[in-house]
Amino acid sequence: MSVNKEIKRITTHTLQEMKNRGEKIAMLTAYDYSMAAIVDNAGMDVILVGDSASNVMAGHETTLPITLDQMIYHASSVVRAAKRALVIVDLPFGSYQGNSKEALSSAIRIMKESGAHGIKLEGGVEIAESVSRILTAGIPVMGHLGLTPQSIYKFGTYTVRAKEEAEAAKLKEDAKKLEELGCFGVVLEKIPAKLAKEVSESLHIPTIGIGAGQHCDGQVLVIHDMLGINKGFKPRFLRQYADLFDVMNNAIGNYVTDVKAKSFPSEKEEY
Ligand SMILES: Nc1nc(=O)c2c([nH]1)NC[C@@H]1CN(c3ccc(C(=O)N[C@@H](CCC(=O)O)C(=O)O)cc3)CN21
Ligand SMILES: CC(C)C(=O)C(=O)O
Ligand SMILES: [Mg+2]
Repeated sequence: MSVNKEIKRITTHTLQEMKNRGEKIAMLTAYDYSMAAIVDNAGMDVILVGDSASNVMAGHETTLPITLDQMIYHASSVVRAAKRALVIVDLPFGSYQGNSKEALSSAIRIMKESGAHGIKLEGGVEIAESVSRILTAGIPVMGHLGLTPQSIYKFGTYTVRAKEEAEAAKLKEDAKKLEELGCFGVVLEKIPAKLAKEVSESLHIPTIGIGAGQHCDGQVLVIHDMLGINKGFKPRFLRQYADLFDVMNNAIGNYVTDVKAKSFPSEKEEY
């Protein structure tokens, strides 16, 4: 590996400086050590240990089942691999909605037990008290607005959000509030590009988009989607950079064939 040990860690301040000078922020998910090592080595600014682990790691239909303990396991693995990237961890469903004290103790567990650099949670003004309390403890917080998958059963679909004026106005208020509270950034998921542009221009802190157009200050994707491992998932916002399902399927199929044909192992591969 060509990792330079002298390399400087990205911080939340680095992200703010990037926005100030108009440099886009690259963010991608990872959930385990080996994948995170590749992501970090490739020059990622931010690694998100997303609760999408519930989908792509555990095979659940939604992000709701994943637990705080499971998020900490994924996060600690990623932290051991990330030499340069800032590592942010999703607070999972049920670990912060109860009250601000519970939210703080969940955030503290993530910071203490995984070594991550900050947390992300879904919601706006409703969770202001929790955001504030976590920030008071010195933990960097990232917001997440628009399509918030932990509320999927409230909305019923994964369609684009804030198309109507009332919902757009609420999202702008929420974004302002998160900035005022002291969040270092906010994810905007599946909202019209025009709205994301307005929010990105009116906020001082960086916005990171997923399905929110090119005017966000950065972009985020789920790694299994962009590498083509998660084959069935092809929403319009996704750009697929590889076909790893096919690459891996071929390699594994060849191994099966070789074992059956008794061509593996060969004499060169035995003792
Ligand atoms: N693998 C994966 N990728 C993600 O981007 C992701 C997760 N999991 N889990 C948590 C959330 C859920 N996310 C989602 C889920 C669905 C769509 C989506 O566009 N789904 C449909 C369209 C649904 C509709 O329009 O009703 C699609 O086109 O596949 C987008 C983001 C984003 N996050
Ligand atoms: C899609 C991103 C923003 C996320 O929250 C996740 O991966 O869980
Ligand atoms: Mg998430």
